[in-house]
Amino acid sequence: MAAAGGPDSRRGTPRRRLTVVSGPSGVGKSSVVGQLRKLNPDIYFSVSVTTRPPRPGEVDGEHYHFIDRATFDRMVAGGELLEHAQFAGNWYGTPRQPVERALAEGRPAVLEIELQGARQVRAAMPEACLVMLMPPSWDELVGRLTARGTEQQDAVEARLAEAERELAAAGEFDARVVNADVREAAEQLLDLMDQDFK
Ligand SMILES: Nc1ncnc2c1ncn2[C@@H]1O[C@H](COP(=O)(O)OP(=O)(O)OP(=O)(O)O)[C@@H](O)[C@H]1O
Ligand SMILES: Nc1nc2c(ncn2[C@@H]2O[C@H](COP(=O)(O)O)[C@@H](O)[C@H]2O)c(=O)[nH]1
Repeated sequence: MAAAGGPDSRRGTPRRRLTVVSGPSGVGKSSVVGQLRKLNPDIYFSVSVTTRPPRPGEVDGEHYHFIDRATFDRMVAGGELLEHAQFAGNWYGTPRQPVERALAEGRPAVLEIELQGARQVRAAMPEACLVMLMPPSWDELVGRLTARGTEQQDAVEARLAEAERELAAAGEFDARVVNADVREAAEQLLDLMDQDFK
């Protein structure tokens, strides 16, 4: 017999839906989404395009599609991006087609994007579930971003300025998850994906 709410609503196989994971830079979005990927390989995880140069260890097509500004502008003009935004000096966007294909196939999909993009998804797809990942404290956020060591000090400061704006918008989200522990935060995300609250 199917679980209450339909055959795809049991734990481990979330409902067909789009989930947006947002939150300040350094809060741990990639870490938590990476854990979510291990917990449920059936979920589609969007690979964004960006004009940001790759960090050491980042793989083109896996962490991002690294593209130049002219290509990015062409994609925007061609309507190829579900949402896009400039963040701390670089451009980012979600390729539309793979997300729409995954949802049409009944696969749940996850986007890991910043606040402006989350707002665009909210406007375009009101049924999407928007989750903000929160740091346990401001000092912990600063510590994580600094200790990651991927940005120069001026870029860290630009990201922290954005972080203040992002945290101030937490009330716009359907749910907030505090990332004190990566595994626990991923479990909470999976629980949210399994709820039918819209
Ligand atoms: N729960 C946690 N406890 C301690 N450290 C964590 C936790 N989650 C993530 N981190 C660490 O914090 C740093 C930032 O994490 P991560 O890169 O996943 O953040 P992010 O939100 O994806 O950042 P960005 O938006 O800049 O890409 C990393 O060094 C990561 O290992
Ligand atoms: N609006 C979008 N934001 C995105 C997208 N892909 C990533 N991001 C967010 O940008 C910042 C910075 O990322 P980083 O990899 O340079 O640290 C972070 O908040 C990401 O979540 C996207 O497609 N659209």
